[in-house]
Amino acid sequence: MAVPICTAVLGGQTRTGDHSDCKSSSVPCNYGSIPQIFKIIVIGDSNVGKTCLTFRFCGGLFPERTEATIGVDFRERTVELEGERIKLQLWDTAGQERFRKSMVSHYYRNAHAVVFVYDVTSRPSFLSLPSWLAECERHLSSSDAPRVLVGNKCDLKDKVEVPTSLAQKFADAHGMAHFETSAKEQEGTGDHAEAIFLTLAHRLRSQRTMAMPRLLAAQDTAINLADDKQGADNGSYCYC
Ligand SMILES: Nc1nc2c(ncn2[C@@H]2O[C@H](COP(=O)(O)OP(=O)(O)OP(=O)(O)O)[C@@H](O)[C@H]2O)c(=O)[nH]1
Ligand SMILES: [Mg+2]
Repeated sequence: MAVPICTAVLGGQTRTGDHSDCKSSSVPCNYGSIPQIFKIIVIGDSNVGKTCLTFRFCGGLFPERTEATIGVDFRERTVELEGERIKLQLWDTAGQERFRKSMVSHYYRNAHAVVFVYDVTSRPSFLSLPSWLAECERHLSSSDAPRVLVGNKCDLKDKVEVPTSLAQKFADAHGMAHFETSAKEQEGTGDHAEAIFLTLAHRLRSQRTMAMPRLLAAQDTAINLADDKQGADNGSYCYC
């Protein structure tokens, strides 16, 4: 059974913790008014479509033009699952080594889930996956954080270089769910970006009890990020 988190004023002090205390003693708290936050990092080679996928999920549209991400962009969307508000904080990371090297530990810190993206029309982007997995192994502290493999650009049917069966085999070997999608097309090209992130949200919600300490830490991270972002010019920022 998942344990909700809330903030309550107890003995004159603000306390964040397990909602069951407030529930049992009828202490007024803000449960339900603040959404739970899950940090999801999106990783993969440059040009595979990480920015488009996250933009699509958070903004609903396929961006007409994108530029290589520098450092990280972060996007958020609050969804409602079984009456509870869940905030998904997506970290759209840079694929190019020179734009990410000083950021790597920040990406993985307190992450609840990792989405690995490759481009179905680019075999090299698929062949890079073992090195992305190795980086994840080195930096991600939680062994139970869900990891998902996403093959993007399924709309380019004539250019596919990575067979579904090969990618599925790779995902199975590494205990990941596998999806194929297109950030560009709405329907008819496999799983919708919407469905992929919502599936992840359901999984994270059901794992929440075990993830409680990291969840609280991520809420702190989110607050710090919001402060940092106020000073940023264009919504992306870099720790270089
Ligand atoms: N046809 C097609 N093109 C896509 C799709 N997703 C992204 N693209 C295109 O692929 C290019 C790269 O997309 P981005 O989202 O910027 O790639 P990225 O992975 O964020 O790249 P970095 O920020 O450098 O790591 C852009 O020209 C997009 O328009 C898709 O599903 N279908
Ligand atoms: Mg990008």
